[in-house]
Amino acid sequence: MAAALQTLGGGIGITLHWIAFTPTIEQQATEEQKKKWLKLAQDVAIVGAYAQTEMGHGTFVRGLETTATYDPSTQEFVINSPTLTSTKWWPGGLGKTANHATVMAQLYTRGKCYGPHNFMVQIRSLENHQPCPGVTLGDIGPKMESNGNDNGFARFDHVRIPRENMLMKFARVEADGTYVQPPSSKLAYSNMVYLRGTFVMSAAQALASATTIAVRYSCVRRQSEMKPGEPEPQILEYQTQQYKLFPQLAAAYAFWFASWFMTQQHGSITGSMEKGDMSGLAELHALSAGLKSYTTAVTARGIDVCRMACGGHGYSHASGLPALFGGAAALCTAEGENTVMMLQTARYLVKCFAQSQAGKRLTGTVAYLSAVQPSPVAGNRNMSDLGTLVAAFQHRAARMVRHAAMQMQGEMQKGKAREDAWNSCSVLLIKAAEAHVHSFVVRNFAETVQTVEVDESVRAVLTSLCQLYSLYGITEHAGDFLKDGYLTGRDIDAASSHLSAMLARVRPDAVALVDAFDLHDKILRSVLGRYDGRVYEHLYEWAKKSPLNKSEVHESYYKYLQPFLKSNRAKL
Ligand SMILES: CCCCC/C=C\C/C=C\C/C=C\C/C=C\C/C=C/C(=O)SCCNC(=O)CCNC(=O)[C@H](O)C(C)(C)COP(=O)(O)OP(=O)(O)OC[C@H]1O[C@@H](n2cnc3c(N)ncnc32)[C@H](O)[C@@H]1OP(=O)(O)O
Ligand SMILES: Cc1cc2nc3c(=O)[nH]c(=O)nc-3n(C[C@H](O)[C@H](O)[C@H](O)COP(=O)(O)OP(=O)(O)OC[C@H]3O[C@@H](n4cnc5c(N)ncnc54)[C@H](O)[C@@H]3O)c2cc1C
Repeated sequence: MAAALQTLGGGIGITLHWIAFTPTIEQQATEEQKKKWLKLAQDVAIVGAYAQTEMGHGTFVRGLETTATYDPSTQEFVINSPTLTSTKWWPGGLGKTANHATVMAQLYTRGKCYGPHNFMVQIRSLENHQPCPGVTLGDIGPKMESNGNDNGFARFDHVRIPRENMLMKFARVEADGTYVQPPSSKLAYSNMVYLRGTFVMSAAQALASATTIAVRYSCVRRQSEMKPGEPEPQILEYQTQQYKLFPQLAAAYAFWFASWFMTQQHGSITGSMEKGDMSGLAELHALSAGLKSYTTAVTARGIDVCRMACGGHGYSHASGLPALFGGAAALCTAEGENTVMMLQTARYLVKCFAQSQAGKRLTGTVAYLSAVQPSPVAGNRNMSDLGTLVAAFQHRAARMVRHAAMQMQGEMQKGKAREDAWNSCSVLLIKAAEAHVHSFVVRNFAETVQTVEVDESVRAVLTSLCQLYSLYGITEHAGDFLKDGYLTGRDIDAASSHLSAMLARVRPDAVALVDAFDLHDKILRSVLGRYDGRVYEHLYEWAKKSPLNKSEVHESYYKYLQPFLKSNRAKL
């Protein structure tokens, strides 16, 4: 993934060719269509963009305005941008790099609209890279980060494409214009589910990068006096520095393991779907949407914690942390804005809760919802036992899902329409969904450290990291656990003191734990996080290369400062 994020140089980028365009062909094209386009894409004989989002719509896919109208007389689709807001806007590579795009458009045939479907459209000449007739292209301008990627815009003025350019693995339009229904209308969204799943690994890698940089730098940086007269300590000796960095380090491992589960689930469920069994699709969508939302949000916040923990040098681009933050911030919006994605997970949880209330035994990642007892059993819990910690997170999530669902039922009993009841409970629903995903991440972390094939000494360190991650979550969200008495104040105090012990326990292994991510300096692109630790010499070399240092006296002196100084001195 990191390699795919490397751009080919300023101003162009083929990230989306690899992570969105090519997978869309793999997942949505027929075997015939794959023969025509897949190898071209895999060999980069064509370069593609995934053109779905428009200036006026990103989240609400059913609201997209681009149209694909079937003309049976020529057996072609006519792709058109009817309004300014229908302009495709944001797709990576669309501005200057791609010569093809999968375009998501409202399909019309025989005067009826069948909703959003994907169409293969050539947008630039393969001879001279000029836009094809009827296609207007451009870059959307500078962004917060990743300005090496030409996120672009595209407008289509009645561009004609052959019928065979509709990606027809699931839905089809026959030559006479007959529409053939897919097994599920949401299969057109399958590429988004796949990409959200890969974002979990992107988040893990980003947080692994940030913690590698910050932990290594915190061993190089010495500052202040812990005891009068003693040498300045490594800043990683301060408990506050450990409290900032080690929960992020633990989260990086937790998300890395969660991405393993996500990849395995995606493979197995899509494998079943290939055989016509769609039963896993809803769980896959809910899990990928929730994990994407949760891991990218925690990662973006965590990278900024790492940046701040590195002081002024963390704020310099020499650290690599501002760029990482900008990239991770993009992951919170791209591929489904986080709030909307977490609401999709909440929608699934409410549905599962109702099924459980009706006596259905739940399975998969929501099985705990029917197994967890509503009545809290207060008492002195062993807050260092992973089973106890997992059970606490599951109880919290089950309680919050139940509370949100019952609130919604109450609103509807007062006469509110379901949609209004949903909206008036959506903050509760989001928090419940976040608690659900958090409990999944904790459970998966615990199960992984207990089963992964490693040396027992490594298992001991990973177990401490899992305890640290869980205890940090409990102390940060203590109110959720105290609310129904499931945990007592004494339990929370025990969790806090055990967390402090875990910080000290992880300290000796901190550098080994980040080295284990095996992120080469060329990937980290950070003077502070260099493997050899030679920060200061390279910081000086890095600064000297700043464009401002090309001349001793910058031209701006002669243009602005000199006359300004002169006129001020003349007034003295
Ligand atoms: C290594 C370090 C990396 C660090 C980062 C460094 C650099 C990166 C920097 C820059 C790069 C950043 C990003 C680049 C990567 C990717 C580029 C981004 C690409 C894109 O953004 S592509 C466009 C993405 N757009 C979206 O995701 C749109 C989101 N909206 C939707 O998916 C849908 O509109 C919706 C929100 C799900 C609603 O759909 P709708 O049809 O209205 O359905 P509902 O009415 O809400 O529900 C009906 C029903 O359907 C079920 N459902 C919905 N979606 C799915 C699905 N996908 N699969 C299965 N089922 C689905 C839903 O659950 C409901 O079911 P019910 O049973 O409850 O009825
Ligand atoms: C770096 C980057 C790369 C991208 N690459 C691509 C790409 O390659 N291809 C592509 O097609 N798109 C791409 N996108 C676009 C991306 O998919 C959209 O930005 C994203 O889907 C969000 O849609 P939007 O921007 O229209 O925001 P909106 O949907 O307008 O959301 C704005 C706000 O409204 C809130 N909101 C919207 N709907 C609801 C709701 N139902 N309930 C509660 N709150 C709601 C959201 O939570 C959000 O806070 C990219 C975006 C970025 C930032």
